[in-house]
Amino acid sequence: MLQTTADLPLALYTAAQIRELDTRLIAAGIPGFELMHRAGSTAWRHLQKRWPEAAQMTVLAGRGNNAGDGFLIAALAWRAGWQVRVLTVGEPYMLQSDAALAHDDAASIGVPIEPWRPGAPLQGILVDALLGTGLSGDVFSPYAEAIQAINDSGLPVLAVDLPSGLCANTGRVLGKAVCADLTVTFIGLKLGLFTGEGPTRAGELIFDDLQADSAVMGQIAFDAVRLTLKNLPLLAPRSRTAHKSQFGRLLIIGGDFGTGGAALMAAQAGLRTGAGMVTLITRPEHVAAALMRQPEIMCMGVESTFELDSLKDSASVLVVGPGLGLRSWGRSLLTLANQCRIPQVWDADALNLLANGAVTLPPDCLITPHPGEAARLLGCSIDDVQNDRPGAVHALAARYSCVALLKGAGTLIAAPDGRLVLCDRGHPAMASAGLGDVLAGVTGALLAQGMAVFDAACLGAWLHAVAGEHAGVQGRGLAACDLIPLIRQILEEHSPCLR
Ligand SMILES: NC(=O)C1=CN([C@@H]2O[C@H](COP(=O)(O)OP(=O)(O)OC[C@H]3O[C@@H](n4cnc5c(N)ncnc54)[C@H](O)[C@@H]3O)[C@@H](O)[C@H]2O)[C@@H](O)CC1
Ligand SMILES: Nc1ncnc2c1ncn2[C@@H]1O[C@H](COP(=O)(O)OP(=O)(O)O)[C@@H](O)[C@H]1O
Ligand SMILES: [K+]
Repeated sequence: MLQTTADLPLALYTAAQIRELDTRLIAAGIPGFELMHRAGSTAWRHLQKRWPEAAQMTVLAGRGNNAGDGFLIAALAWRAGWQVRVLTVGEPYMLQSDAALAHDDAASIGVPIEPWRPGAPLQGILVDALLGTGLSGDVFSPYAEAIQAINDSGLPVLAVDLPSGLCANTGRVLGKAVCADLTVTFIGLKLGLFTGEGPTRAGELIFDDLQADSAVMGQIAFDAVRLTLKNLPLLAPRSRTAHKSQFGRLLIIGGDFGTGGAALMAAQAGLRTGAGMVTLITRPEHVAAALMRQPEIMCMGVESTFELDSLKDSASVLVVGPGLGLRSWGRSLLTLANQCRIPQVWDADALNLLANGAVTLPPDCLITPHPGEAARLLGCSIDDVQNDRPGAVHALAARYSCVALLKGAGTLIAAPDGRLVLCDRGHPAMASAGLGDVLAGVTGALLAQGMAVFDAACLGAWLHAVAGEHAGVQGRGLAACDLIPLIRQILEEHSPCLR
């Protein structure tokens, strides 16, 4: 079952911001050791809740404050009568300040503490207290081997603050990272738990602010914001005298030979998300099928851009790219789009042509690349994009002076002014062809109804992902069109047409 994250806070921090928060909280009067006790107690409480039958635990402790949390969890479990063992990775004499105090607390009540050795037996619930926000660079030996041993054990794993080896900023696996069943994270949410490999490595995510003072929290900038019902941009209700020309003329351009469905799905999604009028410009071969499927869409088959000049002038928003192809037909249509000075969504092959340098992007655009398209646009590899999705989406927004929406689990939306929003909704059943075309049509329709580009990207991503969760309940085999009626229903639920 997918976890719901509705109750989690909105702000997402980097490791450096969390360290700054720790420092300020301590300066404001909460001793670091007290914070560590709160962290240990909350992790222990959630561990018992998740595994109520368990009575045995092995703590793998590193040598920073993350290990300190681990020693305190071990002490709590020992006092509760559990069979407990702490295995230290790195030398315990290197422990400092609060972590050293925590070690001494556990040792003083008799908790067995011994060095981890390759092949050391692991038993019961594993508590991963190796590395937290202090990790820098790829995990080195013997931590890498200890992480591998945790992952190979097949035992249940609770990660303290972060799965060890996961980059708190990007969700990148730094060489090796723990695969946890439950992560209890403290003080502030780390962006890396929600993007890249974060959602896979963290398992169920629990957050505890350790009663941090909200005034102190307010002093620290955060890196990104999670999109939830609390901050979701919405459409205004319509007046009773509404008429279609108030809700935009959405023009969809795409559908070369063999990919006519992509443009049609974008057009259908645009219609069902409330655009006043939708026109589809596609290959003549696709017109009959489009009209059969959705007669409300004005469908024009064109061989060349020659006859389109007047049409482009009457459109208020343009979506270009779904199924556009890379041939001369698509290139000439994209050149036409490039000359329009209206808000535009560029997707799919429009982005591949943009990456080729065949065209430039007009102002006021939203681009919606998946990681492959993003890599082409940035001239890097897909791994580079996925290893630092926040960096990639910021780079796209800056390089193309546009709003950039980077698709894939943990969709990110960035603006050239540095804003960064994360949509953590969605479902793995959405990993199927055509879903992106639907998203392009949805965002186009929101723009057509007057939303600002950044807001349309946020609401579009959210509606699409939540619809994906609903459809995903039925499992694999999700067809992109399944999402369209759900998107309409979810939009109405949160943004009713009539007040
Ligand atoms: N007062 C505080 O600062 C609090 C900290 N807390 C815990 O403390 C953690 C942060 O503690 P620290 O800043 O001590 O950092 P960590 O405990 O994450 O780790 C730092 C240690 O890891 C080692 N290390 C760094 N990069 C490595 C690599 N690539 N491979 C192997 N070892 C590496 C370093 O030698 C350093 O000793 C948080 O994640 C959280 O669990 C909580 O107890 C709450 C309060
Ligand atoms: N595992 C997942 N979790 C959440 N969303 C996903 C997941 N896989 C795919 N998606 C979403 O599905 C859509 C797929 O779009 P895209 O890759 O462009 O497909 P296509 O090009 O075939 O239309 C994107 O919005 C993406 O964010
Ligand atoms: K950890």
